[in-house]
Amino acid sequence: MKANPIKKLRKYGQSLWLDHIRRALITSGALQKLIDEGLMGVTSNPTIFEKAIAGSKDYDEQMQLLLSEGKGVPEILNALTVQDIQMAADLFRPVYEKTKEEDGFVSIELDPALAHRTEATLQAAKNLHPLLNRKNVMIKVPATAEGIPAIEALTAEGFSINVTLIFSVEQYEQVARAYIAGLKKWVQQGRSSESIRSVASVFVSRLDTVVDRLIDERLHAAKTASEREILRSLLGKAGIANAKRIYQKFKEIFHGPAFLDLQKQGAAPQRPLWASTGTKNPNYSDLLYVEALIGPHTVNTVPPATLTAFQDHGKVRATLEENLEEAEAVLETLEELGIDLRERTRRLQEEGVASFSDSFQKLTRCIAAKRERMLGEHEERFSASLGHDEEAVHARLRSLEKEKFAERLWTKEASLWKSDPKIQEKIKNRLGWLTITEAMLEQAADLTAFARSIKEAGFTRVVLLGMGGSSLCPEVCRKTYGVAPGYPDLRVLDSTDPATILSVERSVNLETTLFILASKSGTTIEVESLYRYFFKKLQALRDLPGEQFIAITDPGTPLEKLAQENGFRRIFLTPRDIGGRYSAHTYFGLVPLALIGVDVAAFLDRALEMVQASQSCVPAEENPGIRLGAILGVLGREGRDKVTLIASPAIGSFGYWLEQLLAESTGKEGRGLLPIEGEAVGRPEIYGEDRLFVSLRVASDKDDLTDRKLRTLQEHGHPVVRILLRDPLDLAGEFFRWEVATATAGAILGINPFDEPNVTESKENTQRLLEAFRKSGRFPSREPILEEEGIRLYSDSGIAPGGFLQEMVWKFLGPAKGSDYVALMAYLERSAVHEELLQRLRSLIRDRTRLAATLGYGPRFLHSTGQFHKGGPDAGFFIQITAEDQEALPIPGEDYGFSLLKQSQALGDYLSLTNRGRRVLEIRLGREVEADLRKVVNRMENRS
Ligand SMILES: O=P(O)(O)OC[C@H]1O[C@](O)(CO)[C@@H](O)[C@@H]1O
Ligand SMILES: O=C[C@H](O)[C@H](O)COP(=O)(O)O
Repeated sequence: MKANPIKKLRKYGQSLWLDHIRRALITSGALQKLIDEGLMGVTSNPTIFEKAIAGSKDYDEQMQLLLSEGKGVPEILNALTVQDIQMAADLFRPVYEKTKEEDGFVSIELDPALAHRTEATLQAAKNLHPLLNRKNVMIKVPATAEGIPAIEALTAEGFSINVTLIFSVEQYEQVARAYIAGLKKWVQQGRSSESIRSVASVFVSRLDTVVDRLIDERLHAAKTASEREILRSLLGKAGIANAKRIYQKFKEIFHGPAFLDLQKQGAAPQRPLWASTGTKNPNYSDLLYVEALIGPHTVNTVPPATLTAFQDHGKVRATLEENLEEAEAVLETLEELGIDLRERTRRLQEEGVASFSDSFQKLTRCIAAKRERMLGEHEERFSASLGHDEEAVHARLRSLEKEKFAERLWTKEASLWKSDPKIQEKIKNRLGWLTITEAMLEQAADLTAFARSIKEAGFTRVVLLGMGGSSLCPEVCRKTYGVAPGYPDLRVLDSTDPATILSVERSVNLETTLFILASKSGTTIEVESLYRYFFKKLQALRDLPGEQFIAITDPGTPLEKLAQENGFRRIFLTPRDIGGRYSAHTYFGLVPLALIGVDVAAFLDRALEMVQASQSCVPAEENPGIRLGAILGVLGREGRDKVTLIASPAIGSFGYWLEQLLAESTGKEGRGLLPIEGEAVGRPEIYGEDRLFVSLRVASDKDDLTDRKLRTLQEHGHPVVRILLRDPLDLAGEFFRWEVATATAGAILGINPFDEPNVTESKENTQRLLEAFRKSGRFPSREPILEEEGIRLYSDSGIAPGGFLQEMVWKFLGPAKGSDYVALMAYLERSAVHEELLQRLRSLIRDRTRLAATLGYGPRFLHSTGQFHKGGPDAGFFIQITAEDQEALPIPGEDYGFSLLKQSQALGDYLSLTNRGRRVLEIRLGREVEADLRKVVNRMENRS
């Protein structure tokens, strides 16, 4: 059996506490299970409660009761939090007793608004204590100038205090002295000090966040390689070095004469508690602030993700007093570099108070809003009418509950999807998205500052060069949130189509445009080619063109190297264990979001509500993503595999992102869910039995007509899921809900939702074609099956010859049946006119054949639905629409241009599909693209 690292910690004199609380954690038995595994206590803070209460339904029942008793917001807030603390304290009571009152504590923080008021703090603590009515509870008081006397006074009255928000050795020393002074007063009254306990919460990771930012600034300005090397060696070191210094001070005080008398009388030292020990920089080890701080008489309080990681791969060794000289050297070097730690830690404390205060106010507002909602009429946030599949979905949810799906998802058990250990290893390395949101919140201030600096530097436009998961979330966010006043506008360029590239180029002023190169792999051909094109343009305009580029990529990719070598303005490195389509809450989504002036912290806060609502302690039936995933998976298996998204106007583009997530994640091994996005809602008769409708509506987007249509579909036996968003910011949470849902549906379908095995086929074909072109100067020749007024049709799918263009197309679609689908794949500019014509064609096909029809633009869709086309069920009829480009547009450093690249991509995909025996028809338009497309559509509609 695997050794239990939590229990091992105890042998080294350290207690592990959990920095988290919520009702379901207690009622589900999850907390008890952790106690059985060696957990020794719990800490809470206003942010934790805010997430628990705002982001879950855990408290709804108690709230209803309190409302029926006529309680107001402050009373409700008090009642909910006090009950959580009491329930948790009762679970920890045996630990408290077993450890002779040393451990088994649950901490609760006072209202942060009191942080600078000594008397009010005293009063609040005295009021709260009897309400809590438990011995093993600690009240948290901040180590502010006004908090210190309160700590002394409260200790002098026999209270057990958790001193919070300590950042520096100076603050720590004052806290320790206040505790001792308080204890002395207590003892002088003839009382026994044995039952008083205290911990001093030293915030570790937050110091790194601030110091790393300052180091980054210096790195940017550094002139020499050796300067850079010194600076890099300091990254991620300050927090631990500072904690080690504080620990030495602890020993000096509590093992020295100052405490000796009290100790003789049985008083307990105030243990340092390492707080803020969740890793904030996703590129650092997930156990950085646990494994390096192990030593006697200490506590470490960790958030759930860190606890899970520690249970999984935690290594225990006495580390707290290792390399002390090195730690001192780090702190001294920082000072020498002008990083004033005293000043920084003072500010950190102020910011800490402010941010807890902010959470407290949000919590109050959230309770007020919930109260309003409960008292008034309200629409349900999620509902599903599933007809005769209803019971099957519930049965699946019951079995997911029994199999502990949620718990295993959060502990990243790859066996949920595949049994092959090699695949499991890969899956395990693809689940970082589950826990990234909270860590990114820590980067919000930095992103906001960066965005401000870009705005102030005079940039008027941002052009993002990226494909699929590296570009779709930013595109959705730009369309949903617009651009804040004064911030640069964002365009996403995810095409090799020369007309599209030129239209973007012409719409911006190159001199004031910032380019983002976004690529997880750092090897994507479209991104690289576009970079070369624009870099060359800028080289002609200015010195140091790299100043107009930033990169978002994984550590160690060719793109990181390129960015370093070419002096990019900034490089954002993202964690390796998050695949592109699951990266909305990483830098891939957040950097562009910040640049257009969206409040990143507010966005992540909303996302965190959904993360909270999806935790493992929430039953499957109520777990938003799991519930949706069960519907998708069960109905998909029943043949309702066309997930038809109906998004209200305010969030109309969400489907761009969702399309990739669902199609690329599930479309493999001959199975999958096909998202149908951007399709107008039709009458029930035009749909086959293969549809599941999902309506996503923002509350303010009232639309009676669509509502009526949905109801009619429902009455005709079509399953309909309805999701209501309070406002567009809720989209932040939807990204997460759908990620969990996709992972859940993937498990039900028995596929690995985190790879894209068939995408490479088309990429390889493209490379082969480009190679052949290099050698022979042309592509393999093909004979059209029809040529009509400059429009040519190609197919290898055995369409009987004869007839006009439209007849050939209908003949091609002739064999389609039941749950087949048609994919229109247009390698054209995504202009309004083309879109209108292609949508007409799409509707026509659907209405005539009752088949689901999708529309994608090449090469964009290759990084999205392209996986489903090749890896999903053999049910597709593929219509490629290509055209002769007006311009070739060179790619610097290559002997082919964009036009040729695009043609190779289209032909490469054509060959991948035909090689798999899938049915493909290419309609090649001439140079008059718009006129030719119109001609095709009119012919199909029998208009001419
Ligand atoms: O971020 P990258 O590595 O450039 O990849 C872009 C997209 O291409 C794909 O790998 C498919 O080709 C997607 O999964 C991904 O989102
Ligand atoms: O008591 C501990 C604090 O609430 C907590 O560790 C703060 O951590 P954070 O920096 O992750 O918010």
